[in-house]
Amino acid sequence: MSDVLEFAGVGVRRGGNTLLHDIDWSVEEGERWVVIGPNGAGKTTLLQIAAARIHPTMGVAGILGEVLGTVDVFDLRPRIGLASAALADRIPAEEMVRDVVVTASWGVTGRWREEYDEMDTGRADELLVALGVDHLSTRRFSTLSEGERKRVQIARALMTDPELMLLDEPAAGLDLRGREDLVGRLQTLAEDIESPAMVLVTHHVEEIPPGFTDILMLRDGQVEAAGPLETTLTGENLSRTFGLPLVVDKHGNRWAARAA
Ligand SMILES: Nc1ncnc2c1ncn2[C@@H]1O[C@H](COP(=O)(O)OP(=O)(O)OP(=O)(O)O)[C@@H](O)[C@H]1O
Repeated sequence: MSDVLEFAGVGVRRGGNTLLHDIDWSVEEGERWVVIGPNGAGKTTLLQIAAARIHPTMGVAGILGEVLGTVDVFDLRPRIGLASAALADRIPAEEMVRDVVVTASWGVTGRWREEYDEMDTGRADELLVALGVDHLSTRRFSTLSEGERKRVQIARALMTDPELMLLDEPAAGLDLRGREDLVGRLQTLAEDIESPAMVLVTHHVEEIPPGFTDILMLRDGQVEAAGPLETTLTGENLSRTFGLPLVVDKHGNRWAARAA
């Protein structure tokens, strides 16, 4: 079994709809995957399985050496860092930025009566520095810009020193400066051999940070193509995935796509 993710024949059905069908996918330690596909392709559903938030209705999902369904998900979840809009929506508006990060060590959103020691608060402060948001640590989360929120969420996802980091559309809603700042920070993380395995969901090849290694292309709940970025992210594969003729270019270490 792969160290990080090993999906075999994974499928999800909800109310008569097939959200994912027959997904085979392996993620090894050190790999950084992009998951790309059009709206409704099943990307978030796939990430929810990888995050041990939902179970597949078919197939076997191996996560960090455990098989989903045979393991206590409350043991598994702290080993996985997740940054997603759904999780951000659960953060109370009044929550202080430092608490948004530190509460990840208990797997909760919204600080209440949990006890945090100096190691926890020290780590949260270090991560806020690393993501360039330490000057905001005593601000309320609701007062941050979208770009600042995304960086705080990434700091939170790293709080438990996870073995797998999942990022669901981290650049959504950012302006060009915010996107480029985030891509640079994710590049730094991706290129650090100490970083966990990473999976990043996006709609846009322009958002792929340098240092990412592989890509999974999803359409209608099925894998169109999967493999190393350099050989898999082709105009042909992207055209099939999005259902329109596209050309893909690489400028330096960044990707771009447009209609053919
Ligand atoms: N509980 C549910 N019951 C029925 N259909 C659902 C359910 N949850 C999601 N879906 C459908 O499953 C499909 C895949 O959803 P998912 O959110 O995984 O796609 P996505 O690729 O992340 O899309 P987007 O890019 O728009 O965020 C969508 O068509 C969605 O409407």
